[in-house]
Amino acid sequence: MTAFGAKLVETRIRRLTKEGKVALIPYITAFDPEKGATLEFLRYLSEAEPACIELGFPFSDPVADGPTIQKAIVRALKNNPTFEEYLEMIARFKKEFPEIPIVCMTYYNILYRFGLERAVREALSSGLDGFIIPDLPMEEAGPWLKINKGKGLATVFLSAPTSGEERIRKIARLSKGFLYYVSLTGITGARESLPEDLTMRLQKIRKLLSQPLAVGFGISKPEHVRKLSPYADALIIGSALVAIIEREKKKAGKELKNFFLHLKNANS
Ligand SMILES: O=P(O)(O)OC[C@@H](O)[C@@H](O)c1c[nH]c2ccccc12
Repeated sequence: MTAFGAKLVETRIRRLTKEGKVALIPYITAFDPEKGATLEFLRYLSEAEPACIELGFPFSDPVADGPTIQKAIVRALKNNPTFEEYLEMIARFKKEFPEIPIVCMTYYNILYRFGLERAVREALSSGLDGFIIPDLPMEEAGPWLKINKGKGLATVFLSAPTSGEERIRKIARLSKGFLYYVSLTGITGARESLPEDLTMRLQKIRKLLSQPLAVGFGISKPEHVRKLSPYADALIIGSALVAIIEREKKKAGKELKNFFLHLKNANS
């Protein structure tokens, strides 16, 4: 059987880094601005060789999201998307791009209502590679991890500048695929500059991990990519891409790809 899930995510990130490429993870919100647009956006992004794709399923109370993604969620929710439709789209995407890992970012409530076991079962049959659940702290993740045990899906946990070393070690034991390090205290959104001490923090954290270290929040410019890529295995870009969808609407595909490549080529 070909690799999938946490394994696929990890090996692809490692391979890109080894080839001297910047491993970037694009984030977009599914069904924004309309249901039919997302699959095409995913195709364009896939042409730019992403390390993995993070596809958000919209939730009405996105506590970790800043204005750009909040607006995307509002646009997406107007289309009344269901999680079934989301997984159907994943299945279509994976038929075309089995080598590109795709993880779902959504809030716990969505999965809880859908049914945790059912979510894992149907995720596996759709070809989805894993989940990022930002409002599920590791202390409360017991039931979720139990259902996921031995299934192979990526279970990505977040760690923040406020997490101490002991906590990071614990998160590192549970996080599969990569560990998501949040660059700053705050919400998602493109930033002019990133915290001064970020590279130093990344150096310390990386030593504690065996899985790849991915960094997100605020990354939106080639200079950010240049500065951070020596210190992380992957960089996550959300709001800067979502802003393109806000501007270009359903025609955003080409522009998404070009901007992604512009960031990816920051090092060369
Ligand atoms: O938008 P930014 O600042 O580029 O950050 C990535 C982020 O969008 C993506 O990973 C994400 C979107 N919504 C989230 C909620 C919590 C954690 C992470 C996310």
